[in-house]
Amino acid sequence: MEIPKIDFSGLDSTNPSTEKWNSVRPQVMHALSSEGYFEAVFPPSPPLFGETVKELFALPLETKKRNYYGPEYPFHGYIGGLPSLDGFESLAIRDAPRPNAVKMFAEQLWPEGNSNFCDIIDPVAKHLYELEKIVRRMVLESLGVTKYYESQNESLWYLFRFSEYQPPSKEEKGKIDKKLGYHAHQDTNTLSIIKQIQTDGLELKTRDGDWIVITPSPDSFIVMAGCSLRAWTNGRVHAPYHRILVGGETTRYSSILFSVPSENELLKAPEELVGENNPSLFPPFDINEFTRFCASEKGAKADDMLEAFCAEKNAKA
Ligand SMILES: O=C(O)CCC(=O)C(=O)O
Ligand SMILES: [Fe+2]
Repeated sequence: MEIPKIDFSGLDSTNPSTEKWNSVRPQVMHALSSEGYFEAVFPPSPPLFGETVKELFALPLETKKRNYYGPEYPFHGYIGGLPSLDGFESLAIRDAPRPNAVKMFAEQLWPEGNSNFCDIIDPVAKHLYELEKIVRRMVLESLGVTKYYESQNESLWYLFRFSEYQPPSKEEKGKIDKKLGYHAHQDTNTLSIIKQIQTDGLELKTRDGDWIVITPSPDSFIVMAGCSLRAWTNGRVHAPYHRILVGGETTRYSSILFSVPSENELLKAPEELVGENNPSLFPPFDINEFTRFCASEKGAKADDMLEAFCAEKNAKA
């Protein structure tokens, strides 16, 4: 099974009235409203990016653990050693597209700084940020609510995550074909832009319940909607389930840029997207409260995390 492939080359989020823009926009909206994902071709492919990400994970554990943003934010920095995901490790740069964020991350890991790392990672963070803005602007335009684009730009923040997933060990080889890198989930945030570095492993679930294995390609990224965009659009976009399964012998690396709603305001659909013919599907909610629900046992068991969360919220109200 194939996923839609959309060519973004040459597009610019600040120049949205070109012929190409107008032809790409309906493809984006169609893909996000039907299955919630697509492959975006958006060159140039970042040189040395993969090697640089791999080198991060070769650092000593104590060094990686310095990627920490405080006790309130355990999932913003280093993650590793999870009992149920023993082959998974991850590091993240908060606010990566903003000036100096990559530099500050580099200083967490290398006290003397690492300009080489910054020179490679910084342009990729900005490139993905640009793609996120193009996609989001197209969604808002398609729904007739472009007027919220600038204020959304101001309130969203970004997390740039790098992950490593081990293949099955020698002992596991006889028993399992593929090792679970990350269990099936929906993203809680707005949009996620994934770069699989050489090795596959990402699987996306269709609305019909089939899993599609996504093959990496140097010039392209996978764009996927999360539950926050689903809620903000009052259900016009779908937030797909996805998981990571790693077979073979090769360790898998990926990077993901997440756009995330501000924790300082309640998430709710704009009034234009709610009305007599479009009843409100989700009550206004706090993104941190939702994320905590998703991480809880109840949330993990839910067939649909956003619906389960909202049902619980409505029941309490
Ligand atoms: O590593 C990937 O390709 C995606 C991982 C993922 O789904 C996530 O971190 O939310
Ligand atoms: Fe995810």
